[in-house]
Amino acid sequence: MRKICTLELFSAKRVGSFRWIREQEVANLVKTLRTAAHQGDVTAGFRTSDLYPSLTFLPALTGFKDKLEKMRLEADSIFDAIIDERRSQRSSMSSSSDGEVVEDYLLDVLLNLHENPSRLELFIAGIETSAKVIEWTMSEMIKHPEVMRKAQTEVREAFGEKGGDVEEASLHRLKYLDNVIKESLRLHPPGPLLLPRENRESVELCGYHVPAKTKVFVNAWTINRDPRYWSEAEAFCPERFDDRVIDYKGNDFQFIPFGAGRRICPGFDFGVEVVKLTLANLIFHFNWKLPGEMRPESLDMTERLGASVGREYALLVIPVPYHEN
Ligand code: HEM
Repeated sequence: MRKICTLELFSAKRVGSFRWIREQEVANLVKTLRTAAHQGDVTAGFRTSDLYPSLTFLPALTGFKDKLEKMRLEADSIFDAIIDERRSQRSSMSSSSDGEVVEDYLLDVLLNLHENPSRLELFIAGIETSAKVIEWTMSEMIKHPEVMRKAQTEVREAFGEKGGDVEEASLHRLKYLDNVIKESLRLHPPGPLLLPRENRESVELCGYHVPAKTKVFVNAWTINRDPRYWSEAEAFCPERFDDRVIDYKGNDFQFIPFGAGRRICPGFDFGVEVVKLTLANLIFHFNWKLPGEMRPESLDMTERLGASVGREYALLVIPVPYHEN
């Protein structure tokens, strides 16, 4: 899977070629929210899990074994239906053309490599983590209205006060939003313990003897909040990245939301792109308010441990359209 991700799915060229699909999906999301907001349908709020249907059953991962098995079968049947549909589209396409291999979707790449594409791991690895990052970043911006205002000003200045589209090709102009996402990933890495490692040989590490073949967990959550490397480590302060050159590639061990080394997340470029495109659109097209008299500072940020770390309580917020259309 890792090799497929690195060589086939997430090369810069491939990620670029699927840009139109990401833009279309995010535009659909904005349209759905706008329609609901106009109809007054969203007073109950916004749940990231509503946008990514798989998330509604993923919390069952923390449940019992039979629950887990039921969930896997359910997920498989959803993915199987999608795969079957694409297979039959492909066969009718190739019978009407000269049998040329089509690669319009990520699924085509997997199908061209394998008759039975390994799917669930990739969807869990990519969708759940990205959705959690979006939810945490929205939560932090709502809890810190001055950060939300600054990020909105940036995106609205960059893409026009009158509305229109936030294009992925121009996302690099949003430096402050980059910092907001980094700060959110620092405090809320969806994979707090990374993937477990095993050392081949015994080593002495920081005064500890680690025998060979020990299962080692790296606590990225604690490292990302270590006061030796971060001043006011518990505070949400995107500005800390203003004059700090630090990326997602695991070169700076005090910031490892995507891990580091040979097992670093192979989808990090793609994940960050999706997160940034979605957030930029959400804050460009809408202002966001909390239900009732709830005040931003009282937004509960309790975490819930699961396959990845999400919010204990779903984020409920109301979108207020900013542009006419
Ligand atoms: C912003 C969202 C994401 C975050 C925060 C994230 C985080 C992580 C982390 C922490 C790891 C473990 C790395 C380590 O142990 O060193 C990982 C592994 C992995 N990620 Fe991501 N990820 C994200 C998005 C994605 C996407 C979009 C995909 C693909 C669609 C993906 C595919 C994978 C795979 C396949 C692995 C396992 C790699 C292996 O077994 O060596 N991730 N991710």
